[in-house]
Amino acid sequence: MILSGPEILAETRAGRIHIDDFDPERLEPNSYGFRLADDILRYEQDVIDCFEAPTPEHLKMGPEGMVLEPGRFYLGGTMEAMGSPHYAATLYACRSASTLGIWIQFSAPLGHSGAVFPWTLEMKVAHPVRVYPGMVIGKLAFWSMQGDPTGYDGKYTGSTSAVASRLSLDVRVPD
Ligand SMILES: O=c1ccn([C@H]2C[C@H](O)[C@@H](COP(=O)(O)OP(=O)(O)OP(=O)(O)O)O2)c(=O)[nH]1
Repeated sequence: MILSGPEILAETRAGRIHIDDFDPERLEPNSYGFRLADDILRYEQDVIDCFEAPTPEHLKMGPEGMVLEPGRFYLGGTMEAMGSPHYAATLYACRSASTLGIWIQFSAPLGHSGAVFPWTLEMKVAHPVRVYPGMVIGKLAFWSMQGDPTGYDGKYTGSTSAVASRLSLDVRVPD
């Protein structure tokens, strides 16, 4: 079941959900509204090889923000470290950002129980859009699980900001 806003508040206060920093003002009926961090990553290679570590360009937004261009793919980050050992989580855009033509998530919305860190956003825009650090851009929902939780221990454990793909760390399937 999805947690209500009051339940997210109660579980955060009980230390069972981690949202840092946490502002009760950003609680929503079934989610918590997170903000865009100031770091943006952009792949510069003409061709990305899944089995080679990508070398993204790291951009830092100032208070004036940054214009995202259509036809480019960006990685953004959440200002907040978020997650829970006791709940799974799913990430969504805010309708208000989405209806401006800003997409922050395409195909990897699931957060495992035990994954607690700033989330990486898969960002594209429909037309040039200026985004700003600190703007509320998406929401995280928390879900109770059936069965015992197992802690996440994957390639992104310990992330402190937006992280480029680490697919190249996976064992390559033999020919
Ligand atoms: O859009 C997303 C989706 C998930 N996550 C976080 C939460 C999730 O628990 C973690 C790992 O995601 P996933 O398990 O999908 O990564 P993977 O590529 O399968 O790598 P690994 O098996 O090492 O986890 O990254 C994000 O930061 N952004």
